[in-house]
Amino acid sequence: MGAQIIDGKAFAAKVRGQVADHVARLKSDHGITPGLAVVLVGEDPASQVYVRSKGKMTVEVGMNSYEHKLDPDTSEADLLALIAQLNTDPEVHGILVQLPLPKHLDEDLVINSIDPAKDVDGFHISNVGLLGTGQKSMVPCTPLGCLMMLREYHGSLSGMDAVVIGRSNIVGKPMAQLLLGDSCTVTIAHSRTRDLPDVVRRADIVVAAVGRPEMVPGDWIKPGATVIDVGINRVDAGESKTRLVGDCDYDSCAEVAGAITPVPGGVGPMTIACLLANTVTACCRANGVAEPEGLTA
Ligand SMILES: Nc1nc(=O)c2c([nH]1)NC[C@@H]1CN(c3ccc(C(=O)N[C@@H](CCC(=O)O)C(=O)O)cc3)C=[N+]21
Repeated sequence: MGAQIIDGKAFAAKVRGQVADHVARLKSDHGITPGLAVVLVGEDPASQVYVRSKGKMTVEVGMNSYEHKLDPDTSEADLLALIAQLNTDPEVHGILVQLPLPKHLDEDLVINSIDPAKDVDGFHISNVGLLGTGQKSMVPCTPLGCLMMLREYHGSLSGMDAVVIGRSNIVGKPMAQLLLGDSCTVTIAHSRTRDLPDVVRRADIVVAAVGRPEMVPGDWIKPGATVIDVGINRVDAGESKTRLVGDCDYDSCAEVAGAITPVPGGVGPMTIACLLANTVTACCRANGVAEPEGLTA
């Protein structure tokens, strides 16, 4: 077990502390309290847990939290009307619509109806385009959290070989953009990639974001490489219990890697910390206040 464990839980607590400092300053110097609205459609138990945890941490850092829980059969028109109202509400600086949405709702349409300046998930096409062209944008929380941990551990990422496994709009693609922005040589691998093990073996940085429990074994990892495990998979643990595992086989990867993020306690907590950071950033931009340093890409 040679790898250093990158403690996402501790790092996230530090980021939330920085966010809390900025929130306090916004209140005392400008009379502004950042506000985050979270919209949950339906009753998916996992989503309810995440939304509760986001609301709790939002309040802990001193921000206002607005939770909107809608029936699973909410019409698209009603959801769009709520978003339109949040878009114009001056107390709301960030809007997050929990994904996935029930199947009768058009996810792209809904996301693109959010004011890009309040799109703290960074999923709006306008933010995607800004990120892709290296312009100031709202950056998706999970990739931003991964980037922060990589920068903290390595300092500069310039010239490193990075392989991102997974090509989702939520993690894989924006992660690749951020790594490219930090001058990595970036490969995006996916289910059709030929010789995936060999592709991964070239990487100094491996970001696994496929959503398949423990699919990356240690013998795919170059000795000393840094492994960022984005997967959060709930698997059967016997005796009608479940446990969380990542996309990497932790024990075998930790034997070879130089550093690795655990699941739980790695990327997950950083995602929520970055959501709070994005909300402060959005609030500062909306009010012409200097935005916090080190909390954006
Ligand atoms: N619009 C939108 N934005 C999201 O950011 C978003 C979303 N929809 N839908 C669902 C996923 C999932 N997600 C997680 C965030 C934190 C943890 C987290 O903190 N996990 C803990 C463990 C939590 C547990 O024990 O279940 C950990 O990894 O240590 C997990 C999952 C954000 N998501």
